[in-house]
Amino acid sequence: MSAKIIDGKQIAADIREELKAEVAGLKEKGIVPGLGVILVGADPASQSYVSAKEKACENIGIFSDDNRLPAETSQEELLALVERMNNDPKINGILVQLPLPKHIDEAAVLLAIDPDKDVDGFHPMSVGKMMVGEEAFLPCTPHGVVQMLMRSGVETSGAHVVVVGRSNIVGKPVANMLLQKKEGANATVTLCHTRTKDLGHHTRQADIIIAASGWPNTITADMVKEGAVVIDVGVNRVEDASRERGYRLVGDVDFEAVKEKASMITPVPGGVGPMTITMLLFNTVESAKRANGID
Ligand SMILES: Nc1nc(=O)c2c([nH]1)NC[C@@H]1CN(c3ccc(C(=O)N[C@@H](CCC(=O)O)C(=O)O)cc3)C=[N+]21
Repeated sequence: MSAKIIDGKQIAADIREELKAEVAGLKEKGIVPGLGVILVGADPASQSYVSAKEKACENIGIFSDDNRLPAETSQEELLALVERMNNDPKINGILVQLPLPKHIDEAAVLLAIDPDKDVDGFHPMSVGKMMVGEEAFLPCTPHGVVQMLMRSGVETSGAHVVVVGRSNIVGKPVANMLLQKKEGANATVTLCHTRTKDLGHHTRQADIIIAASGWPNTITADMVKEGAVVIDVGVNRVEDASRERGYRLVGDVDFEAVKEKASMITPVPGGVGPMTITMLLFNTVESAKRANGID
C-alpha cells in the first residue's frame, strides 16, 4: 500500500484563505495586524525563511516591519529593538529568527519579548501556559503539526504518538500539545531522543510518528508499523549537484521506503514547512484581535 500524502502546502493555503478573510474583516475596523521581524546575521537558510515569512505576511495583508541586522549587532542593541517593538502599538507579534549569533544570549532575548506579542510561543511564560493548558500562543511548527493531523482526519485521542527529538522548538512542545486534555490531542505520548535505546522498538509501537531529530533517514521503513501516520518535521539540506541551488531538501524520514508502509505521510518540502509559516500568521492575527478586544 502506498500512503496518502498529507499536502501541507494545500492545508496551509486553506488556512491562509481563512486568515485573509479575517484580515479583510479587521481592516474594515481599521485594524492592520503587524509583525516585527528581526534577523541577525546572514545565514542563508535563515534569510530564506525570513523572506518567506515576509512574503506570506504581505500576501494576506499583514504589515511586516523587516529588520535585518549585521552579525556583529550587540545584545544591547537587539534588546533595545525588541523593547521598541514591545511598545509599538502597530506591532502585534515579534519574531526573532533563531539561531542567533553566539555572542548573544538567546534565552535573554526570548525573555525580553512581551508575552502578549510572543507569536513564536518561545517565551517561558507561553511555554508554561501551554503546559498547564491555559490559553497561550502555540509554537508554530508544533501547532502546524497538530492542525495537519486534525485537518487530515487523523484520530489522536487515545492514539500512541512517538515523537523523535526533544528540542524546545519542536519535540518538547509537540509532545506536550498532543498530551493535553482537549480536541485534537488526548494522545498517549512517548518522547524519544538521541540517547534512546533501540529507537525502532519505540517507533514500531506508534500509531503516529513525529520525526524531529534533525537527521536524514532517522526513520527507516523497518521502524514503522504498517498503517502508521508519519509526520516529518525535518528540513535538512543535502548536497545535490544536479540542482540549481546545489542542494536539495530532505526530511528526517526515508520517505520513499516509509511511504510504502505508512497510511499517511508528509513530504519534505511541501509538508510541515509551509504550515510553520502559516501558524505564525495565525498567531499574529490572533494577537491583533486580542490587542483590540476582539474574540
Ligand atoms: N524564531 C524562529 N521561528 C521559527 O519558526 C523558525 C526559526 N526561528 N528558525 C528556523 C526554523 C525553521 N523554520 C521553517 C520555516 C519554513 C519552512 C518552509 O517553508 N519550508 C519549505 C521549503 C523551503 C525551501 O525550499 O527552502 C517546505 O518545507 O516546503 C521550513 C522551516 C522556521 N523556524
